This record gives sequence, C-alpha cells and structure tokens, in this order.
Amino acid sequence: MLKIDNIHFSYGDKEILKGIDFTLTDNKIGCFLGPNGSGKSTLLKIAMGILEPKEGLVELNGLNILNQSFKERSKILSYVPQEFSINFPYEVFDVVLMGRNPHVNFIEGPKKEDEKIVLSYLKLLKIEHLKDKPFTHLSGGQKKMVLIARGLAQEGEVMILDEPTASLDFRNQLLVLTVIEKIAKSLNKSVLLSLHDPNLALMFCDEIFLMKDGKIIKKGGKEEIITKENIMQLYNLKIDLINIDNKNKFIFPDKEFLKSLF
Ligand SMILES: Nc1ncnc2c1ncn2[C@@H]1O[C@H](COP(=O)(O)OP(=O)(O)OP(=O)(O)O)[C@@H](O)[C@H]1O
Repeated sequence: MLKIDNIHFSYGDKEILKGIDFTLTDNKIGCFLGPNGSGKSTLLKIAMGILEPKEGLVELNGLNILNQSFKERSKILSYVPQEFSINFPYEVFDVVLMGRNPHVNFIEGPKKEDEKIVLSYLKLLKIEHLKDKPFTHLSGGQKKMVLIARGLAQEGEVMILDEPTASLDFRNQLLVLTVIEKIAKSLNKSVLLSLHDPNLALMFCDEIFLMKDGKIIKKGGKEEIITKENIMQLYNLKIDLINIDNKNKFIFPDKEFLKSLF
C-alpha cells in the first residue's frame, strides 16, 4: 500500500507542494488531474523516492520509502517518467530490458526469462516491430511507448506513470490505458498516474485526486469527483458533462465560452 502523509516540498524558496495526504487503495487505479504546473510530477517523483520532501512521509507497505534502497524500491514500484532522454543508440529491446534491472543479478545479468518478459510487453503494446531499432531513431510517441513497456517490464506491485498518454495518438492512448487497466485488474496491482484528459480518467480510473496550486482540492471515487462543477473549478472553464448511457459520461467544453475566454 502507498500512503502519502503531509508532504511539503519546495524547489529553492518556491513552495510547490503544500501538505499533500492520500492513500492509494490496493488494486485501484488512482489518477491525478490538474492544471500544468500544479505539482503532479513533483508529487509522483516524491512518491517514487526520487525527490525528498521537506516535510512529510511516503510509506510503501508500512515502511518509509527513503529507508529502502533504490533496488528494493524498484522491485515494488514501477515508474514511467513524463520524459526521459537516452542519447546513446541502444536498441529498443535493450531499453525495455533495463526495466528488468531490479530483478537481475548484477554478476549473472539478465536471464532468458527476463528477455521473454520484455518481448511480452513489446507485443502487448504492439511495438514488437521496433525491437531492433535504435531508441534515438524513434518518434516522440514511439519513444513514449517504449518507456511504458520498460516501466511495465519492471513488474512492480505499484505502477506510477506520469502522463502515460502524453504525445501518444488517439488509438495508442486507449491502447496504453486498456493494457494498464488489464494488468492492474488481472494481477491485482495498484496504479497511480497523471492524466490531462478527464474523459480518459472517467473511462479508466477508479479514484481521482484533483490537484491545484500544490494542494489536493478534492479526492474520492470518480463518480463523486468528476462532476461538472469540480472540473469547471479545476480548469476555470465552462463545460458540459453528458450522460451517454448508464455507464458512460462525456465531458466537453462550451465553445462560445472559449471564444470569450481566449
Ligand atoms: N527542477 C525544477 N526546478 C525548479 N522548479 C521546478 C522544477 N521542476 C518543476 N518545477 C516547478 O514546479 C512546479 C510544479 O511542476 P510539476 O512538473 O510538478 O507540475 P505538473 O503538475 O506535473 O505540470 P505538467 O502538467 O505541466 O506536467 C512548476 O511551477 C514548475 O515550474
């Protein structure tokens, strides 16, 4: 279980996170929604133990994350960063294989089983055809797919993904979230991610955290949190929320309001 308790964080003297508390329920997909710069990536890096908070605690299965070695932590937490640059032309297969590092014995190196796992995620994400290509020769969206494959290959019990749909085409956004949902539900994993599209959050996530100016302003189940009023408040927009049927809702912006706004 991942528990975040009273996190405060500053870059220099700029206060970014102003007392963040939440618990990610086991086997649920939790999603952060919030404007650019509201602190989502900073918080996910703190949840991973990449950044150390000024105040507060991140507990993973009851233990302070900062007291666990990077390798121990990486066995439990899979991470897909928002962006990642590799300047050496590693082949895609090897980049995804890096995701197996926490499970690999330093002396023996990766085993056949690790290679099988890598191949399975390349197939699941439909990028097997890229496996021998240099990472540096890929498009932005292809690179993102490879980074997601690398994160999934890590096979942590908690998966943290910072904007996994950014720079992906419409189909790949749906593919990635469907795969994440399938893995989470079939293998009992917990997922914490950030998204910019509340419609995708409605489709794929269970718990929603609305973040603004370094604070969680609302949290709870998606039905309770993704409401017309809350989304309008979060983004300072006028929107409509349409019930398509009993199961599906759809958010769309009021175009006349946009013309007056921008
Ligand atoms: N390394 C850094 N040094 C200084 N300030 C930073 C650094 N990284 C981020 N910030 C600032 O911290 C604030 C929060 O950034 P963060 O990346 O966490 O926001 P975000 O909600 O993830 O935004 P986005 O939706 O644009 O990815 C922003 O004002 C940003 O300018």
